[in-house]
Amino acid sequence: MGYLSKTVQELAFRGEEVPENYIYKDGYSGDTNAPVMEIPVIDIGLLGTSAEELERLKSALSTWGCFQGVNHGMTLEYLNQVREIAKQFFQLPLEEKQKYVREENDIEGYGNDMVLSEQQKLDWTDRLYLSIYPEDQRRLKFWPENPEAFRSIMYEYSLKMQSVSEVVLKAMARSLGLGENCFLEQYGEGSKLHARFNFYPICPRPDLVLGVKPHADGTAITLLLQDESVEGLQFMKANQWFKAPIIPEAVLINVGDQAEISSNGAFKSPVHRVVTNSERERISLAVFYIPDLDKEIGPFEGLIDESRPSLYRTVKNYVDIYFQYYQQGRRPMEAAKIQD
Ligand SMILES: O=C(O)CCC(=O)C(=O)O
Ligand SMILES: [Fe+2]
Repeated sequence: MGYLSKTVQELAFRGEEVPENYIYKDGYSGDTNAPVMEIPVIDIGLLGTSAEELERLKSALSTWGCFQGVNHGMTLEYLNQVREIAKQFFQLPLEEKQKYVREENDIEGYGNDMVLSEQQKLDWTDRLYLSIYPEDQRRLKFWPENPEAFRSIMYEYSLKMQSVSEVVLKAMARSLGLGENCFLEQYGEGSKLHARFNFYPICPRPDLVLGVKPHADGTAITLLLQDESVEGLQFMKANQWFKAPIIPEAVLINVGDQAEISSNGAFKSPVHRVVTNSERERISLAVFYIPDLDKEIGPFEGLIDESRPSLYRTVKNYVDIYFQYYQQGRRPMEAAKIQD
């Protein structure tokens, strides 16, 4: 059998006390009453033609580091099907889900939070992690065959996510006054999409336990399908936490560390976290756009001059750097930032 310590779903189901390694002893200054963020809603279909929409995109990504994308070519009905297969998968009996279990030292598959160090606090979440694009990167042994529609819906979703990513990365480039392909070219044809289904069971101690600890994504960008009715995601701005509102037909898109680096800090990779809930479970689906590991990622030349020097070193295989720093409880971005 693969590597699996007890899933959070089992812990929650048995109603046992929350194990020590999930608990933030001094509380986490958890604030489920955080104010709601005024996160911009961007019409993705307009980004190619409307200078105004492009300006709003730039403003969103340089302040919050994220936006709610609508008019992305997927209907609400379709997005709800994606939510439904995720829900159905996590509802399966444990023995069935274990067919797709993550193995030690592998990131793909089904399992709970990966333990990287002894002092680490664990996230109150179970996950299914899959490489979804390009096609030849898929390891189908981790792809559920139950529910029956899972694979076909995720094949389609991965193509949609790839095309939305390209549209958004092109618009991001144009909003900075650069050629539209500069992000895509820097990230390379070997760029990949990984999907992470996050399942957050009901938690008896939302005051002491987090669904996902504060982090910024190591991606170029992340495309998140939120639960259609249960909140939980929060973003930090000016040292304060804000709740992300739910728009069921939107995909929430945020900047990751690598796009912050390429943009020489024009776009912000926001710190975010997920709080737990004592009444309702929550499911989300994050799709990570990951640049080719062999490509050098650094600030675009067009964004560097005497008045605005390069703020970041060039990095390569950032995912590795990310885990090394994360393990030490450090913000991975420190590796790239040039201190003055
Ligand atoms: O569940 C969410 O809303 C966000 C999850 C997240 O931040 C991640 O998977 O990186
Ligand atoms: Fe994240």
